[in-house]
Amino acid sequence: MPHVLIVDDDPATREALAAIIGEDGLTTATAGDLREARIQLVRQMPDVVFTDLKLPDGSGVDLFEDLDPRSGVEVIVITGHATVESAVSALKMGAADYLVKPINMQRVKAILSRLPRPGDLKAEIGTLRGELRRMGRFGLMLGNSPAMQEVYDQIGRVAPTAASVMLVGESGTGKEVAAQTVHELSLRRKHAFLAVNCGAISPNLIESEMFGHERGSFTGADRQHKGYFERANGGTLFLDEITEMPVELQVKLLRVLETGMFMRVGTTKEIETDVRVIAATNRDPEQAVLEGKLRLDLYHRLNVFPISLPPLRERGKDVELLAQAFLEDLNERHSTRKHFPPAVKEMLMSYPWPGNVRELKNYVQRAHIMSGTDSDSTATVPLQITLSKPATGTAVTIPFGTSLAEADRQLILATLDQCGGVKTRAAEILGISLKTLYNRLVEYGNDANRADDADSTDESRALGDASA
Ligand SMILES: Nc1ncnc2c1ncn2[C@@H]1O[C@H](COP(=O)(O)OP(=O)(O)OP(=O)(O)O)[C@@H](O)[C@H]1O
Repeated sequence: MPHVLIVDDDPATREALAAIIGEDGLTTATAGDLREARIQLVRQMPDVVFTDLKLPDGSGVDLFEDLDPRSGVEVIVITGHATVESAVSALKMGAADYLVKPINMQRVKAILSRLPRPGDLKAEIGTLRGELRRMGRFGLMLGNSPAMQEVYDQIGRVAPTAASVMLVGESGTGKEVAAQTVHELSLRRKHAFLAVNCGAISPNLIESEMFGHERGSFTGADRQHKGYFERANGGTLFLDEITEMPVELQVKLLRVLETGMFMRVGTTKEIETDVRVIAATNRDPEQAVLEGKLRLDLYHRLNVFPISLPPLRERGKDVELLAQAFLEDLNERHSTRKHFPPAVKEMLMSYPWPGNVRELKNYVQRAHIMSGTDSDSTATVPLQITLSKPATGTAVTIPFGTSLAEADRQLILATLDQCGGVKTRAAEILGISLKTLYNRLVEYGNDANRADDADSTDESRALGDASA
């Protein structure tokens, strides 16, 4: 039976917490200060500690010193509104979550329902480490170079906690797979993992996409819409390209992260949500703060646990391992038995991979397709791909009734065609950044692949630069 220790100098808070935790069938002990708490720790080591940060004889975080980090005891800190900053630093020190006073009992219930059964996730992370040694993969992520081992180590540490994560890395380095891995190794994995590309949503729609809207709240809002924060309740929200989110909206995002409350567009009714946010960017976030693209307070709140994804060119032999895995996957799907000729292997290792893992994956796919059906070896497709796409027509006709998103899509793809697939030129004509164009193409799925076929090394490099 899990045992919970409640430490708070306010008897009413202690009683209320003990009552709600008791309802869940857990045993409780209470303490009014650090001294009493330490006595309770000796009497019975709890599975969870709820502790106020401000205690008469010190800070709740002082209790970390009395807990063995390997024991798996979860600490939830309780704080007043004004001291959210200290709750964030408690998260950095290893607290699993925090509650803001007045305590919302629904949130206590949500925390209790997510508590690990003894050793569950830790055992699983241990198994993944074993798999990494044998097969060079960590869950969804392939590669066992020292640079990636460091990433897995950080993921393994942060995944079971409630901390926000900030993923930084060039385009195509695997930020989304890393976010998914964090989700899969967290207690939220039975709930949704939703990925949102902030750079791919039009600035006019992003607020309603995030928080939802009520019917009639703006022209075109013909029915109620649930936003990402509502749909991801209990789960994880991956906010890619966070620096592309309009700054006004970043204020609202910060508020949700601090209070767990938000409002749909067109209402004043607060809705509660319990979502873990993982943000990502391919820019230098501190530079983005200096440029005014990312609010400093939001950056601090998101950057509780930063993880940096190394570019593929710093992963040594992982290039070969990844290429091989992508080829095996294609072989399995198409019932082929292709392998890389030595010339391709050599080329793969000497190329700088500006587009990182995504570019490598696309390359393997091209080499597989180009080799035809008869050969057992992949084609030696050169890595410098030249562009030559004939232009088609000079106008786009968009009928009434077309949604804004679909009109965007048609215009973007037509412009790209018109530019013979040259993304830098298309982005210039459309008046958007190369990165945004690229994000849209990824969102459009097959069309993106078609466009990628026409990609040039220079463009990929420009993209790398844009992301730097
Ligand atoms: N370590 C990895 N193992 C296997 N596949 C990977 C790995 N890293 C990336 N990929 C694959 O590479 C592609 C790009 O990865 P992903 O979308 O996660 O990158 P990203 O950094 O989020 O890109 P962007 O910055 O453009 O959003 C995906 O198809 C993903 O499955």
